[in-house]
Amino acid sequence: MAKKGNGKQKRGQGKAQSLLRQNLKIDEPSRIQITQALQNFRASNDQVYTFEANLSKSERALVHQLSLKMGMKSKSSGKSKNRRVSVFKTKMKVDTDSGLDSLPHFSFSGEAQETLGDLFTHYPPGYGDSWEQMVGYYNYRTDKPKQIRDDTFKRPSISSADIRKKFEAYINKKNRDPHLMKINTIRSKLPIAAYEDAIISAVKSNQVVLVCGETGCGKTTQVPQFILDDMWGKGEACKIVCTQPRRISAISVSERIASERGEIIGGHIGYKDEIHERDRYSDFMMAIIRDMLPSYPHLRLILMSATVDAQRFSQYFGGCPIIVVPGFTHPVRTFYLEDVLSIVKSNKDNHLGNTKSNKDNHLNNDDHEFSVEDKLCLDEAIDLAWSNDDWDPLLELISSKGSPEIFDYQHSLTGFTPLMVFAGKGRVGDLCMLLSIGADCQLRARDERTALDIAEQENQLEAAEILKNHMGNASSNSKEGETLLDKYLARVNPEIVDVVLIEQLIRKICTESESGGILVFLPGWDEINKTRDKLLQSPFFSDSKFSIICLHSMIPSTEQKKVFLRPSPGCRKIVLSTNIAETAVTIDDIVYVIDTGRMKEKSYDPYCNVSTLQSSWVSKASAKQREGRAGRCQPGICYHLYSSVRAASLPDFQVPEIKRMPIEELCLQVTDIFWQLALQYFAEQ
Ligand SMILES: Nc1ncnc2c1ncn2[C@@H]1O[C@H](COP(=O)(O)OP(=O)(O)OP(=O)(O)O)[C@@H](O)[C@H]1O
Repeated sequence: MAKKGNGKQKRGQGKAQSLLRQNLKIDEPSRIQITQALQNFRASNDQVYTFEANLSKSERALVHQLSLKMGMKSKSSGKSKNRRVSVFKTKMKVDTDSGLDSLPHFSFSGEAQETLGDLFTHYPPGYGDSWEQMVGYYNYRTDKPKQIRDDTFKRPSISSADIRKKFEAYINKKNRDPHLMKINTIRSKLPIAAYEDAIISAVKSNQVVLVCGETGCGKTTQVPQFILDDMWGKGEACKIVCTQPRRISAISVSERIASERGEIIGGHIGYKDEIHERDRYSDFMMAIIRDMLPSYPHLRLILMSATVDAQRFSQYFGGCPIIVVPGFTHPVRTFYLEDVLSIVKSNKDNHLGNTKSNKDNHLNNDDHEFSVEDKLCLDEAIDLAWSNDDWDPLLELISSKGSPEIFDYQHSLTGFTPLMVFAGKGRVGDLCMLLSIGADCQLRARDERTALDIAEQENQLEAAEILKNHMGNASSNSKEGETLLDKYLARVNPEIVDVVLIEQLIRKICTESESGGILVFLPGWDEINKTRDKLLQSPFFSDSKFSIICLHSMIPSTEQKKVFLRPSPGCRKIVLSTNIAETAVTIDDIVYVIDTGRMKEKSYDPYCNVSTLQSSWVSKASAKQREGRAGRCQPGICYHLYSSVRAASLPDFQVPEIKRMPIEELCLQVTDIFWQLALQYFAEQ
């Protein structure tokens, strides 16, 4: 219910609403700079921040707009060239004496009411299909106290002889069943396969082990199996409990592991659903487990992540060993907003084939006239560098004949260029030298890999970063892209998801390619609905050739699982998802990923005194995860719907939820858990 306000208040609210809706013509770098200045000010202890007098009228308007969103006040003062805008932190006063009426009330906008109505009609609020599986739910009105007997951490009571029998049966099946034999070949090629012994021996001699595995290395699906095989091989029983941040990943990972072992869910492998996303709980749980470890010497804790601050975590757990595993994804080509605008604008079917590809076996140097001798000489120099680390012949050729034909020469057999060799070997200095004289980083070897793919696969992280930046800069420097971007940003607020552009891009992908699933990352249910409606309104998408699937944590598991089904031949899968499809989820037919760069983030607004769920920019780590979803099972393409300038300004990691939220809320929830345990204790007496 909205609080009744007087006329002045209403006018103020109206003004604020129209300010928030205003579309401001500001270039991307200035928008990013102003946003960052305000975020830094907000995080500081300062009470007032005054911008320089060089801001334009639109930029000052942006300061007002953002300040309002962030719960701060802003005011401009001074005339013409001396006009400056200042921002002030304000704390809302809560008058506790005057009762409930004085508390802030809020009302839903018409649009939000419609969205909620739609959501609750499709998926009525409740606890979904996981409710019955909850352990220890106690309804104090109707139930007798149920016993919260959770044997999760108990060792299974099974004899050594039975375990050996099970293991033998598994090994036999693994060596004979064609499905398992095929899957085992795939498993053995995952980067983590080479680390099996190292992981097992680290777990044997340490209570806590940290596995820092890059995305796609196989940590989620393989490490539990390494441990199980080791224990069963010794005839020992064990129970392995894996936590996942999302219901969908818990279910799909356990199903994948079961399938890799030729089993079905409910035997040796299973899952137990929780209802809420558990980020800050897992942080809290880690604190508790650390204290528990000395009392339970048989307990092992294995922390696995692609993105943690390894040294810090290791330190927290008394210097536990860290095992670093390189990742694997098939090559993923990336485009940013400026490229997407050109792609969508173009009438030609060109973007899926516009990078140089060697599918027709055509090498860059086939267009130049090289003598047989020259070719032999260049091939040998590349071979010597790649296989023997003998760099002199190649460097000499480049410096003596520093022309594009030489530095973009492709080896007759492999198609490797000097740039690829420097990238794959991590010769950062030589790599930069070649880039600075104009070497082409888009060229592809015979196996379709670019210099960047090679650097990534050889784990040359610095070289890969340099190439990525260079490619990002090169594409953003393209004149057409820049002009289109400027025009676009003059009429579209980049923080609002542009469903028109998404529809145009999906249509373009579907016109230019015949198959391949499309996964779109959107911040929330509202944007998922809007995108679905936009697609369905278009005659292009209104036939049975498209299967549009929405993925959101509120959707029941049975619905979520449809995302993994292959569509019938001739039908294209389009998945509209929040970031729940970002980690530990493999949708094996996804080839195209569209990343809006936006996500919903729960945080606490100390100035308004409320917890908020806001749409914000993702971190670089998330953007990389999203990109990786396109290359899980085959090469793919990722379209980021934000500029490459914006991409470079994203924070490396998201701030952990436990740091964003007030600790009081967590304390209350923990107290609630203890209260339930106390109830159980007394019920058992
Ligand atoms: N359901 C599946 N269908 C097909 N392939 C799968 C499936 N699950 C996993 N894979 C394959 O196994 C590889 C490793 O998956 P896994 O989830 O173990 O990696 P990870 O290191 O945990 O990655 P991430 O950190 O990105 O979640 C995937 O890249 C994919 O090739």
